[in-house]
Amino acid sequence: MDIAVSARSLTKSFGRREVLHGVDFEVQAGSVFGVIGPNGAGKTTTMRCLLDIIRPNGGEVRVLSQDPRAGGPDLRRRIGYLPGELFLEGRVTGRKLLSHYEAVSGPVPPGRIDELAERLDLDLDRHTRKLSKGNKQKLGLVQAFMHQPELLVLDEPTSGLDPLIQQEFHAMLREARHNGQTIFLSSHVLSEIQQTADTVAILRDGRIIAVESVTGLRESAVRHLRFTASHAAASDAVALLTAVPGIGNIEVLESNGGVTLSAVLEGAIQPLLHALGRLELTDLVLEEPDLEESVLKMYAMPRKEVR
Ligand SMILES: Nc1ncnc2c1ncn2[C@@H]1O[C@H](COP(=O)(O)OP(=O)(O)OP(=O)(O)O)[C@@H](O)[C@H]1O
Repeated sequence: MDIAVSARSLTKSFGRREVLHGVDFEVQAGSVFGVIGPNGAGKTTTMRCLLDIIRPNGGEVRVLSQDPRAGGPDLRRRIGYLPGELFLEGRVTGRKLLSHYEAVSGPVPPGRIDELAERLDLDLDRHTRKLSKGNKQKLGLVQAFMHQPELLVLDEPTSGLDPLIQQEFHAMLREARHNGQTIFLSSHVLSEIQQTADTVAILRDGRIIAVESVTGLRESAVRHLRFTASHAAASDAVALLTAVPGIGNIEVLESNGGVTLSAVLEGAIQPLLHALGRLELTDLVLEEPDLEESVLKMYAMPRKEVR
C-alpha cells in the first residue's frame, strides 16, 4: 500500500530547545492515523512541519510523495488543514471567509459548503469574530473538508464541539476514509482515536514511543473481569487463575459455598477462558478493554520499557 505521509528522524528546535528528537512514522494512504500525547509532547509541531508552516532542523518528511518545502501551492491544495487554534479576525462572515479559502485551496463542489455547514449546524452568515469557540472550530472543519483533499491534517478536531456535533464529525471522517482520503489527526482523548483511527501513535516528550493498530492496542489492553463459580473453594479458583498468563490483582470478593473473584487481565483471553472452563460458572463479566489505562501506563513508563 502507498505511504501518504512519513517522517524519518524528524527534529525541531525552538531556539536552543529541541522539542522533536527524531520522530519516525509512516501513514498508509487511505487510513486514519491518530497521534495522541500529553500537552507539549510535540503533536502540533509535527503537524506544522508536515505543512511547511515551520521548517524542521533535521530528518526527512514526505507528504503525498513530496517534500513539503518543495511542494508549494499545488501540494497545499491537496491537503485540508485544521490548525489547533484558528485566528479569525475581521468583519467577514463565515461564507465570505470560506470563499476566500476556496481561492487558495482549489475548487469546491457546488453546494458542498452549505451541506457541511448544515451537518455541523453552523450559521455561515454570522461575522466570524462573533462566533463561539465551538462555532469557530466548525468553520475550520468546513474549510478543511470542503475541497475533498487527498489528505486531512486535523489538530485536535473535536476541541470545543458538543457531543452531537462530535458524532457528526466522526461520520464525516468515516465518509472521508471511505472515499480513499487519508487522515492524520491528533487528540488528547484516546476514546476518540479508538473510535476513528486505524493506527495510533503515542508521542511523548518529542518522540514516538509506540505505534500500534487500534485492534492490537485493544488486544494488549487491560481488561477487568469478575466471575462467580459454584461448588468451588476460593483457594482452588485463585490457583487456577494465577496460572493464566497476564493475570493480576486477584481479589476474592465473596466465598460462601461458591466463590466470586475479580482480577485484571493484560493479554490474550483464550488461556483465561480455558482456565475458567474448569469451573462451574454462574456469572462472568469481562469488561471492554481499558485502552486509556494502557496508554497512561505507556506515558508513565521509563523510555526503554516501551515497545
Ligand atoms: N513557536 C514556538 N516557540 C517556542 N516553543 C514552542 C513553539 N511552538 C511549540 N513550542 C514548544 O514545543 C513543545 C511542543 O509543543 P506542541 O504545541 O507541538 O505540543 P502539543 O503536543 O501539540 O501540545 P498540546 O497538546 O498542548 O497542544 C512545547 O514545549 C512548546 O512549548
